[in-house]
Amino acid sequence: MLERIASMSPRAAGERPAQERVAAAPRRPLAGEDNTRPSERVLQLWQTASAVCFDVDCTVANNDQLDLLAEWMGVGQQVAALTNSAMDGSMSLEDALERRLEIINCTPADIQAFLRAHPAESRLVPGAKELIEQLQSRGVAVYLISGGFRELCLPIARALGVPPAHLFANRMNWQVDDETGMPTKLVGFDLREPTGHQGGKPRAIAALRALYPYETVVMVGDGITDLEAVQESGGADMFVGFGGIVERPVVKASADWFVTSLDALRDALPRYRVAMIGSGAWACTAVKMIAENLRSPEKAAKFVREVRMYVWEEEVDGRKLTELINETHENVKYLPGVQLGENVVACPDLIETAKDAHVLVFCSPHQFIHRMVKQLSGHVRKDAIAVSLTKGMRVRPDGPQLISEMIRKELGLDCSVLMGANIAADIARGELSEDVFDRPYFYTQLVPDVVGAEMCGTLKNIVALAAGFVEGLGYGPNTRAAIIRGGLDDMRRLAKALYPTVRRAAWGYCRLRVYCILVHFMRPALTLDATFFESCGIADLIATCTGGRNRLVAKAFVEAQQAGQPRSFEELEASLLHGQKLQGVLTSQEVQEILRRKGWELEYPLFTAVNRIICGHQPASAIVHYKEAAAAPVPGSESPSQSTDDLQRLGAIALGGRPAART
Ligand SMILES: NC(=O)C1=CN([C@@H]2O[C@H](COP(=O)(O)OP(=O)(O)OC[C@H]3O[C@@H](n4cnc5c(N)ncnc54)[C@H](O)[C@@H]3O)[C@@H](O)[C@H]2O)C=CC1
Ligand SMILES: O=C(CO)COP(=O)(O)O
Repeated sequence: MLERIASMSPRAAGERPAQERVAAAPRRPLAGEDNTRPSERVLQLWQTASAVCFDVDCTVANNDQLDLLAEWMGVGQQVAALTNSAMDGSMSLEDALERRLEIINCTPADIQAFLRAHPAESRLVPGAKELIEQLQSRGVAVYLISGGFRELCLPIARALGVPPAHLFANRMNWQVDDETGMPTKLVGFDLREPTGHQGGKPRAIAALRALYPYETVVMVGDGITDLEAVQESGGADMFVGFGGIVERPVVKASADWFVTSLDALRDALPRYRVAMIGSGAWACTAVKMIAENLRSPEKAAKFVREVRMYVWEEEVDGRKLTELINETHENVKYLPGVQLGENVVACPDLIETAKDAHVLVFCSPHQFIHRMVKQLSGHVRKDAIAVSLTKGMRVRPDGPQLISEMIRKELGLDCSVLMGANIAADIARGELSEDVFDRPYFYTQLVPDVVGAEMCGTLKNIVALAAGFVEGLGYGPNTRAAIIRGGLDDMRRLAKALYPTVRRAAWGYCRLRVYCILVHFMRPALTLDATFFESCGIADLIATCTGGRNRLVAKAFVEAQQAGQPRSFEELEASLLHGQKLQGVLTSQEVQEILRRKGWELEYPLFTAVNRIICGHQPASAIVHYKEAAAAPVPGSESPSQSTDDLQRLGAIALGGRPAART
């Protein structure tokens, strides 16, 4: 990019059609008006800037580097006078640069020695590095635009974490020794760079805007050439004058906002709010991790400390659950004995919880999500992002809908999912797990296959029921392993059959972070099978089949039958899970409906056999011969298919005895 701009003559650069401004500029301050406090409009532009351009000398570097070089060369006083003339506008930039270089008259070796003697880190303005880091971490593009020299600015850019391609500055011209081919003598500077001329900074910004669709560009600087950035068409939308090193009256009077500390700019950056939609065992575990993160000093500048959590209100020991959580910082019903953190605020109002949040984390049992999402429609920030931790799907007449798809469609939000081997209670106690939110006991890894990961999280709940049946029947590890393998095979094939886009995604599996499983729809760069070998695949399957609630309840279901005292899933859910929700039975019902409609029941024998058992058409012992069980005719039906009545009955069980109406 820099090369493209550098190769344009100043005139040509100026002639490029400037991108039409999208952001309306703030009203320029009137004479005598206090511009040291940002107006609402100024603050809004600052908080939504897509690119911020900083001057270098006396803005992010605590001196004028050419002056410092001149001092090093013993000609400081003469050069400083010329610098001030250029900054105040009493001498043209080109002339001032030309004359200063003539006086300095250094060699490449002088520059090397100067840079060694004045390391860039020691020349940064306090707060510059932190401000730039914060901007970059929010996705704001940061540029340095200097009327000084690239040779001197590059080390500053490096120290600030600004890539060389984001630095606009002048280049020195060197006379080259004919014998050695090495530069020897300074002979002026390259006039093709826009920054070497009056009006160069707005021209550089206009060139950037022609390349990138930046909506709002802010210029920050101490000098008159920085102020010019908002005075020419195609330049910046707003100018922040910086007087922390040198205060120039003209600049101070005309700036949209005048600051004497870069920390003031950092403090005014937006801080993101996180909200948790859900308050069960996993939701509370996740909110505990999020709250720990938001209390840490590194996150303080970027996030609001408080995390609101939507709680489905109910009474516990005669008290409202939200009141209990806000008093004790513990969810005594769903995650007893675990402190969530004083910055978690339980809220019984769904819309109130979500309305200001920039990050919405969905973690309710899947049967409640659609109603909640419908209720939230039109009440969430348009620029919010969503992360779904919910495992499950919804079945509509036209096919399945994953929770992430539902959130994307109904709320118009970008939605990632977080799936993995996460038994809530283990993680809440701080045990190691291959998953989320950056805690020392919780590792996450990015996988660019949202659908594959979400299908894993959904379908493994059915396999966990099979594992529970086998355990209840008293079979050992060999049989359990065989069932898990058969289940994995059904999971993998069904995910591919339902989502061909996932199947097409191939080649070049990329690990974006060493620890992550936070899955994002970035680009189809992952084979589906690779997803099944991640934590969201095989690891979650093993964790659920050995330590999960589905397995626990299914085991108890078989044991009760064998003891001659059969109990329904509904009874067992209530007595064993104390309000927590079993997801596998409803998921089996939903998946079976899809298989039945598509005529695929025999192709997914483990899923079908599990469904036959929970509907009472096959004994639990049939699970070890699941292929035969899937093929056996269903009593009262001509085909081996499940009847709709069965499915509705199961839905009623999974929804806690109410009719299986799906919202
Ligand atoms: N518990 C675990 O170890 C893990 C759970 N998950 C998934 O996370 C999701 C949420 O599970 P948990 O947090 O464990 O919940 P949970 O099963 O522990 O708790 C049930 C939750 O549903 C709420 N609720 C009850 N009736 C409701 C209604 N009518 N409307 C709205 N909410 C209602 C309860 O207040 C409670 O917060 C599920 O999809 C689950 O599969 C994922 C990983 C681990
Ligand atoms: O999803 C889970 C583990 O990752 C929890 O599974 P259960 O709902 O079977 O407990």
